[in-house]
Amino acid sequence: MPDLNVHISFSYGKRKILDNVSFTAKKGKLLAIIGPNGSGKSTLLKCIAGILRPEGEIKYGDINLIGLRPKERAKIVSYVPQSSFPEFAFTVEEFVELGTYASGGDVEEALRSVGLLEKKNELITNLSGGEYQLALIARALAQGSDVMLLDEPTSHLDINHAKEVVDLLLKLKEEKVIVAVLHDLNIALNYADEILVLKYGRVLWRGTPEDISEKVIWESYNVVPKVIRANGMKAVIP
Ligand SMILES: Nc1ncnc2c1ncn2[C@@H]1O[C@H](COP(=O)(O)OP(=O)(O)OP(=O)(O)O)[C@@H](O)[C@H]1O
Repeated sequence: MPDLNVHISFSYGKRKILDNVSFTAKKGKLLAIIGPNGSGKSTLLKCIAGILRPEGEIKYGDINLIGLRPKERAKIVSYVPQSSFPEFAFTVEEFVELGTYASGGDVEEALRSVGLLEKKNELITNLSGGEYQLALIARALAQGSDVMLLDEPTSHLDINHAKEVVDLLLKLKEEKVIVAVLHDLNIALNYADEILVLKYGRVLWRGTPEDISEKVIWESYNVVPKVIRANGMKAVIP
């Protein structure tokens, strides 16, 4: 499976939001994008997903995703947006089916992967915030794409469901290129293989969770965190 190579800049009007952001994401390595509010994380994912059109190149192997027709792009990239309240009263199954329009993926399998198969006939408007988050992930899975982008996939989930999503990402990274924006530093530092820190739309730092220092966290978030290490895990406490 090819790597995803991103080299882009993006402006809203005259305001530069992403400034020469470059990185490579690979199958087998869960890439977490972290950084303070407003640093450009969601904008970056939207550019890769094709919702926004950046300058530069987004290459999946030899294919430049910028300029690809939406349906062609959807065969390669799926996108789990930040969760908001659903606007239409689809059933869970109908909602996940929307993901199959480009490539006709497996809806049942997607529902099973996120533990929502038993709720397939419920209206998505009746799901809890966390269940809706899982339905968004299932919709992207049903797309059957090689690259999956997720914007804060654990933000509405309790610790049990967050762990399920993390386990799912760890499984999926073996068969897809996974890029996830994560607000939860504890999840990023303990489960990601690679970290990209954004600040003011630039890459402040990139490397492995083992190599990230308190200084980088301070430079990024302007806070001196307490970092506890125990049982091979790290906890970042504000
Ligand atoms: N539609 C828009 N028009 C103009 N500016 C925008 C628009 N959407 C986002 N921005 C600006 O772009 C910047 C980056 O926003 P973005 O949502 O990418 O940040 P983020 O790192 O994902 O933030 P958060 O962690 O709060 O979700 C912010 O300053 C934001 O105000």
